[in-house]
Parts: sequence; C-alpha cells; structure tokens
Amino acid sequence: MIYKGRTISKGRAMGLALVSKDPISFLGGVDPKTGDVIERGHALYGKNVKGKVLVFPGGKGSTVGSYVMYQLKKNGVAPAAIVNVRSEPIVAVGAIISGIPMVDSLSVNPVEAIKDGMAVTVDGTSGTVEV
Ligand SMILES: C/C(=C\C(=O)O)CCOP(=O)(O)O
Repeated sequence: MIYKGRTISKGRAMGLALVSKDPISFLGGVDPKTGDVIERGHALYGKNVKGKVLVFPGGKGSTVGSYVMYQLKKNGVAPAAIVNVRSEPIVAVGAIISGIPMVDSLSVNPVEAIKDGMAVTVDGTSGTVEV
C-alpha cells in the first residue's frame, strides 16, 4: 500500500515502524546518546528510535528538540525516517538539518494505519509512505 502525503524532509529510507499515539518532545523525551525514549509515562517509554520509522502525531516542543534530533544523527542513533500526522516546525527543522526523510499529511491517519514492526519505506522526496 502506498500513501501519498506531503514532503517535509527529502530523501528515502526504510525501516521497521515504531508507532506512538503520543506526541514527542525530543528534548527530555529521547536520550541523544542512545536513542532511548526516556520520558516517563510516554507511550514509547523504554523503546529505542535507532533505525526505526518513527510514526507519531507530531512534536510538542521544546525548540531545542531540533538540535537533539541532530545529536541523534551525529551519534548514529537517529530514526531512519519520520511520519507525522501533522508536522510542526521543531521536528520538521530537526529532520531537515539531520537529513532524516520525513512526510506528513497522509490520506490516512498513520498512527492508526501503520502498526509497530511493519516494514515501511518513506520517500520524503516524492512525499510517499509505502507499507
Ligand atoms: C530548554 C531550553 C534551553 C536549554 O536547554 O538550554 C529553552 C527552550 O525553550 P522552549 O520554550 O522549551 O522552546
């Protein structure tokens, strides 16, 4: 199944889906050294984002989150790609400066349509998500 969405960050990557019903703040939410989700009470608490296609509703701050995403990339523990229901500037900027392909605004709700562990290919250049 191929879903058409909106290009946020160009590039193409594939990986297994890690799906969150909760929005994400990368600052305080994800350890930039390990990629572990460290926000207590978060749907993904204890999981790791490295190499995953990270699917979530959108960001919830902090502005420093863009830089945390860049740190994740530099440390080799970034998600392979990101799919958001609706992106906002913090995660969008983080994905762009880190070279992480990212798409939003699909014709379906990706948090519902994509299940944990599904193989997903994100083409941020064409704005498509294939599951
Ligand atoms: C958390 C901040 C700075 C730092 O860690 O050095 C400030 C970020 O402000 P927000 O209002 O959370 O974007």
